Amino acid sequence: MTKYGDEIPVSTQLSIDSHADFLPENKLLLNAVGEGIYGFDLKGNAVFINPAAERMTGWKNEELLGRNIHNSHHHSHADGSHYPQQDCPIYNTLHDGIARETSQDVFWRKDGSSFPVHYTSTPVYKDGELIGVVAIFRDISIQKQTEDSLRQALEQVQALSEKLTNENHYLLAELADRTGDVGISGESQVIQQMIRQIKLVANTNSTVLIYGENGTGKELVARNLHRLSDRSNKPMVSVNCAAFSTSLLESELFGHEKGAFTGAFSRRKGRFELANNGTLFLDEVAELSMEAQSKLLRVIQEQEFERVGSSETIKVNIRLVAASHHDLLKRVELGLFRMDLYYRLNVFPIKVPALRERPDDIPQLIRHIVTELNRKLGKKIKGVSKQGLKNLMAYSWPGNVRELQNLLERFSILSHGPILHIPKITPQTTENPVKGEKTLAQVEAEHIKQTLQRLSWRISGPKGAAAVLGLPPSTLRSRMKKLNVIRGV
Ligand SMILES: Nc1ncnc2c1ncn2[C@@H]1O[C@H](COP(=O)(O)OP(=O)(O)OP(=O)(O)O)[C@@H](O)[C@H]1O
Repeated sequence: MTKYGDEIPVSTQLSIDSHADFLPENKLLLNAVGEGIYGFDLKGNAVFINPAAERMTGWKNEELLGRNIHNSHHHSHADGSHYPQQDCPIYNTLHDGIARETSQDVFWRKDGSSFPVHYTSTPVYKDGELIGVVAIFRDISIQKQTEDSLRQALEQVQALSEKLTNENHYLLAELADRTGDVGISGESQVIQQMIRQIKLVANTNSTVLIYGENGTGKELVARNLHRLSDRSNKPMVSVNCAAFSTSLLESELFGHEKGAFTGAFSRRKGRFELANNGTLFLDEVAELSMEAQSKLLRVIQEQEFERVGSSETIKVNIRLVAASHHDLLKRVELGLFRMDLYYRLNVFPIKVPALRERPDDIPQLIRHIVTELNRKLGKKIKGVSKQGLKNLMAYSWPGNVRELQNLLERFSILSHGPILHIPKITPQTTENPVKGEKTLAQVEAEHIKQTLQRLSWRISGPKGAAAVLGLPPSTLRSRMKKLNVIRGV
């Protein structure tokens, strides 16, 4: 839109022969159409008004003919502010002979009410000389109402979906609490030492950094830290830092104001605000860009931030728990992670041991996982055969507890009896429980892995595997997690 409305092609200019009364030949036709039509002379005075225009505006022909229509019922904008005639598209067509079109104005009825209009102002030429303008308009109240309700519905859906995502996570954790899923299985010294650390630090406000390989139970530890803290009746809000681009992550963490960027239809709270008085869990924290790291540092230091597109400072009270499967200190040495942020996060580090460091925990983990699986699959599996257990304990579990869960799930689905007979495991056999047959999940996992290997394990960006596979990076990451696709295995 230009200041005066969108200009439209010159070919739409009208050229007529009669002069003084410049539309008489078409009068019958113009009187019959549903659109309102005004004819203006060069002074901007009405010389023609059709019945549809009368019906829409309430102004009678005789009340407007020979008078300046802009002053009569186009004098103000929708918000009531004065609408200078020089800004009006019709006035400008009268002066430069260029056709225009707009849907941004309202016309005022005789009774003082207004309605949104779409109108074109078309110059009228006679013998190549501009003699007036024809304005054709229609009431677009219904169209605008539909647009408004669609926009409102979309905003509501977005707000609800955001709320549901948070509630869902919270409820799942609650449910997990009730079903005992947050219980950390393991009697090994390393796990018992870790549980002691959790209990010690849970009820403080100290920031905790959880580190360990993928699938070891870092999120489980975070949930327990929250559950055992005096913030447990407030939300624990999780953010997977690897799932968002830098710009999206910023609005995800800090929220945004309506119109802060394209697609920001409404004001939205960020995760920091949603986690107020509760716990914010930053998973995969090593994936934060340097820019995001600086912003995070400020929030940790000052517990305050601004929404994207706002200058208002928001204060929050949050307990921060971060997790990473990377060695963060190594990333600091490589210049990929800010040292000051590292020290801010590493206030109380908790290491979650890899499963191969604690094979003695495998029997207890199997009992725990089989109970969960029986509930999930409606089965009555009692356990694993003696030889099966030996085989499980002899394996190195690069995908840790998650890999054990996945393997037990596959064998439970395939098993017809109450005891799972699990053969000797190699990285291949974990994925291949039925000889010669590949499940859909296996084929998917292989394809994802091959693509990642080909692209040097780059996930996001135009040259990343997500783009090649046609998936959002967050979806690819969750598929990798689910299918236990791990680098270097
Ligand atoms: N000690 C444990 N006892 C019972 N279940 C466990 C234990 N450790 C992990 N799990 C289960 O293993 C699965 C993976 O754990 P979780 O998602 O917490 O791992 P993670 O380290 O956060 O993984 P990633 O780094 O890939 O995000 C979960 O279903 C979790 O409940």
